Amino acid sequence: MSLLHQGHLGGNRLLDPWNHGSGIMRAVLDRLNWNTSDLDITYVGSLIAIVGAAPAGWRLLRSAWHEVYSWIRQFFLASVTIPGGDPINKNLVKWLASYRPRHHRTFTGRTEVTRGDATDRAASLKKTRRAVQYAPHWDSRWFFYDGRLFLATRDNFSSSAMSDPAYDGIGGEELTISCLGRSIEPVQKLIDAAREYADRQTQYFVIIYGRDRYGMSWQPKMRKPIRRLDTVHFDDSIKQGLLEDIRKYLDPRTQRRYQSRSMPYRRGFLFYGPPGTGKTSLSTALAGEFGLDLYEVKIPSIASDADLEQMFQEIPPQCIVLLEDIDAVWIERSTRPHSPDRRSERSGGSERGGNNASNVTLSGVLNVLDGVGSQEGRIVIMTTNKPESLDPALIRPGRVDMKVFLGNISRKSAEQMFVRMFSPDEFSSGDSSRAVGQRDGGAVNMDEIRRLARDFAEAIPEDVLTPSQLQGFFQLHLDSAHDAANGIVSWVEKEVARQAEGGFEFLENGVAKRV
Ligand SMILES: Nc1ncnc2c1ncn2[C@@H]1O[C@H](COP(=O)(O)OP(=O)(O)OP(=O)(O)O)[C@@H](O)[C@H]1O
Repeated sequence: MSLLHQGHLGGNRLLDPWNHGSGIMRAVLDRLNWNTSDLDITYVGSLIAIVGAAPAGWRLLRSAWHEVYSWIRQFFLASVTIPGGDPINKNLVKWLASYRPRHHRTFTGRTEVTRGDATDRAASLKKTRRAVQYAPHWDSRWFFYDGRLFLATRDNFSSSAMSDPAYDGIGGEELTISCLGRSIEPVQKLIDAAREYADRQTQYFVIIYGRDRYGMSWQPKMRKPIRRLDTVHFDDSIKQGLLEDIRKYLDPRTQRRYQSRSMPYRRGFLFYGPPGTGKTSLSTALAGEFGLDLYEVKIPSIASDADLEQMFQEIPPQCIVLLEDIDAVWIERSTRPHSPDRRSERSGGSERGGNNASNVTLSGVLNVLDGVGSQEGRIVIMTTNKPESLDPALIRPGRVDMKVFLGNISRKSAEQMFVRMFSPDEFSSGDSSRAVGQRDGGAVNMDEIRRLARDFAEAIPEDVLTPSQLQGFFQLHLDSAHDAANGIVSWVEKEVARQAEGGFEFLENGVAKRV
């Protein structure tokens, strides 16, 4: 009978509710040692119904929470929203990442654009391959700061951030910081803390701002380690005078004096001299020395006076503005747009050649230097290789308060440069009285370095070679101070002869040719 019964069951497996897709459940329950024959089918049905309804319930709960949250936000939270592209956005995201770091399980991954990761072996093997950068990903975060509860939420990723070539993967989404209470003061304090944190992070760097690729806005273009002023070699007394002048200008008492006497509070400098003598390097070193950001304006690449004016209006007051190649401005005093044939007639412009031609006029530059758009408190540095072609109006006192000539290298500067090149790296460990040269048998005493530097300087003709030429020579001999001192005489002979011949040297089938 029992066999019959079993056979009966076997023949009606389709009628058995356990067979309707429930084999797996049965197996699971069997494993859990549940007696499946004790289970009530209605109980299982309710269980399935509950599980099926769970997502809908979850959605309901979520929308209820959103409703409640928007009420809380409206009545109990004070908040500040920061757009994705704003620099404070990045400051806050970095600060949040460093403030009580937590274990994250979700990250965004993107190809590193800022610096290579030395730990990525594959990337270091193939030099052009960039490492992947992983940043914690979050949409909302509760945290305590200064005894208060805050909520940070991120939303609406700004597509412009992604298309920005300088975007480093941090920030970019609209960020809202909220705090319990009716005042935004705690949020403002938190934002200040994030900015201070960002300032501390960048204190060893000069931030160089440039126009974005569409010329629409200023963007941090580069973060350069601060270059010490003693690494830019030129006349020491001029250097000291320049430093003193800027120090005095930035003193708050000077600002008050200027204002009380109704004088425009700004300072202008002209750095002039042959290419490769340190005009740009000096400007960045000064920005580092005085903790100022540097805004780079390349005159030849600006389309019109209106663009120049717009750029100046967006530059903050306390900074250095570097107007490079100022000789490229159109000397004719006109603000009208130029037609192509008129441009070719421009005085001085033809002499400068078409490549360096700019649509920016002299009056356009004068307007931004001291017109309505000029900001109080700026330092404007103009650089040129051709001071003789500058209009006197551009460099009159008030627009240019100090002219600094950066010329070819003197013997004294060459000696200083030699000592700097072979002195021990101050960040490397070891005996600082000994300079390391890999091919000098390990280390060279500083007294020896100074002696070699004096011999080296003897071989340098006074004011003939540029500092950048000499830097090129050092790059070939960084491994050995002795090699550098021994090789300088023949190198100088070749350089001077090459300079006398002029033109441009190139290699064809391994043979040097000149055009
Ligand atoms: N006076 C100097 N002291 C130390 N290094 C210098 C000096 N002048 C130039 N150099 C080196 O030469 C290179 C070019 O310098 P830089 O761009 O500052 O020259 P520049 O005068 O601005 O040239 P250009 O007129 O072509 O723009 C840099 O790497 C810099 O380190």
